[in-house]
Amino acid sequence: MRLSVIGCGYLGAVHAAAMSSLGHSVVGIDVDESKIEALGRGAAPFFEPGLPELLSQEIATGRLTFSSDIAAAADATVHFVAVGTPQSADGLSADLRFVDAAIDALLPHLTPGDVVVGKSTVPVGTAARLAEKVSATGAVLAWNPEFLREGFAIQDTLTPDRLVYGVAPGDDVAKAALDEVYATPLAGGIPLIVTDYATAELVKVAANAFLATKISFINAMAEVAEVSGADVTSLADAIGHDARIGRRFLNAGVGFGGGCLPKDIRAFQARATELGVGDSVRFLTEVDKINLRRRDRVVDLATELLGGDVTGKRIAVLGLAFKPNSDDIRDSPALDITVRLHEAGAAVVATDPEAVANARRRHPEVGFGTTTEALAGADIVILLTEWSEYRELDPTVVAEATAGRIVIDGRNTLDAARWRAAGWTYRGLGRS
Ligand SMILES: NC(=O)C1=CN([C@@H]2O[C@H](COP(=O)(O)OP(=O)(O)OC[C@H]3O[C@@H](n4cnc5c(N)ncnc54)[C@H](O)[C@@H]3O)[C@@H](O)[C@H]2O)C=CC1
Ligand SMILES: O=C(O)[C@H]1O[C@H](OP(=O)(O)OP(=O)(O)OC[C@H]2O[C@@H](n3ccc(=O)[nH]c3=O)[C@H](O)[C@@H]2O)[C@H](O)[C@@H](O)[C@@H]1O
Repeated sequence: MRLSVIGCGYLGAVHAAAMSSLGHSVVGIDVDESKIEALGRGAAPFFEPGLPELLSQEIATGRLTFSSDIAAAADATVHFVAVGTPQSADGLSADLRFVDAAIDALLPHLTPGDVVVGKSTVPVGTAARLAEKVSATGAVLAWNPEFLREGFAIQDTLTPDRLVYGVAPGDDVAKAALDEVYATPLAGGIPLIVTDYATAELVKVAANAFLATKISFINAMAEVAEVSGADVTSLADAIGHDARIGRRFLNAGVGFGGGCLPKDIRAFQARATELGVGDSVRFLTEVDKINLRRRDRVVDLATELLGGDVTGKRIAVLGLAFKPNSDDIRDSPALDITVRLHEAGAAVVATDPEAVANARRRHPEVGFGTTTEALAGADIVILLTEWSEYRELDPTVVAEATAGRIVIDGRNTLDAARWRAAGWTYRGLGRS
């Protein structure tokens, strides 16, 4: 099939390459010419394991091309819209300007029978509104939300836990087209849910809201554990053995960040409020607050462990990305804490295997360096992103580089007993 993917940011670039690897002919389109130039020569504009290799492989087959001209979509029959839906200036609602602009630009290039497939995460009701514009051209609209995780994006796209199609009542054109697009994963037994627009839109935000709630639940337990001498990690293991609860997404620490969970729970509340059911998701305000309080906790703990004042203290920060295997610093708890420690007067040197360049662009005022530079002479070490290389650090070797022997494990990922045995004051979050 001939596909276009409009918006080649994180989601779109991965989707374009993955769809090409399924044998489709794909043109990726973006208004950002530098992104298109990079993608066109097989360079991913962000860090995602396996993506440069997949891009190069697919470009070499001739199936995958990139363009900054929306007219390149004209040859395709299925058009995925994967542009950003960032948080608006109000700090809550989703900004749909890019979705509207992409659809408006695409309309003149649609022909009857084409299928436009929304992949961006949007407030419920958006698809029904856009369907009117699209159907005026004789094309049809479907909504096919995406559940991929950064760091596992290719595997999640090719073998998702489930596929969801939101289609117009009685429309089997879009379903048939999507069945053909996803023929390979469907043949592999991936569950498929075909539903209406509103349900498809809500499935996506409900899934992210649930994941965010799970993380904030365990972080709330961490707060209680901290004042009662309990250990949240053992607690998570114990409740996680109950299959109804499950251990995944129960890692307490500095909380969730990234380009999606935080903005999606806020946009969900904004939309629910517009629909008159704000109270139904009011708990998400608390989920957000618990999450942000974890960042305060690290700043407070560092201050306490450094004798009540961080001014002039050398702080080694390990990790800047919002999670490992990513260079994404969007709403990163690690970067937020780093900046706050810097603003409080600490001499911070922060490091990350992949995210230093992005962090430095955003906050040139903060000190960044290699792991060796970060650790040299540090009074305290604060781990904020659980990259495996940090987990594997030898506390005895680290102690030779640092001035102090205090470590805050913001992700509860280090072997506490090993660090303590090497003479360190070890503090996790929610652990005594
Ligand atoms: N990043 C992720 O892991 C996931 C993201 N999503 C959703 O997918 C959507 C996109 O997210 P990201 O890829 O992270 O955003 P992003 O910000 O990385 O990429 C968006 C891209 O859209 C382009 N764009 C904006 N207006 C355009 C237009 N009129 N025509 C063509 N291109 C245009 C931008 O230049 C940018 O490259 C969001 O709604 C997000 O919530 C959903 C699941 C996973
Ligand atoms: O809509 C999206 O964009 C995506 O958002 C998340 O994916 P992602 O943001 O890539 O990252 P996650 O693995 O979900 O982690 C999110 C944040 O939660 C934190 N987290 C995760 C798990 C946990 O137990 N504890 C915890 O603090 C991570 O460190 C990270 O900051 C969802 O997991 C995806 O299903 C979804 O498609």
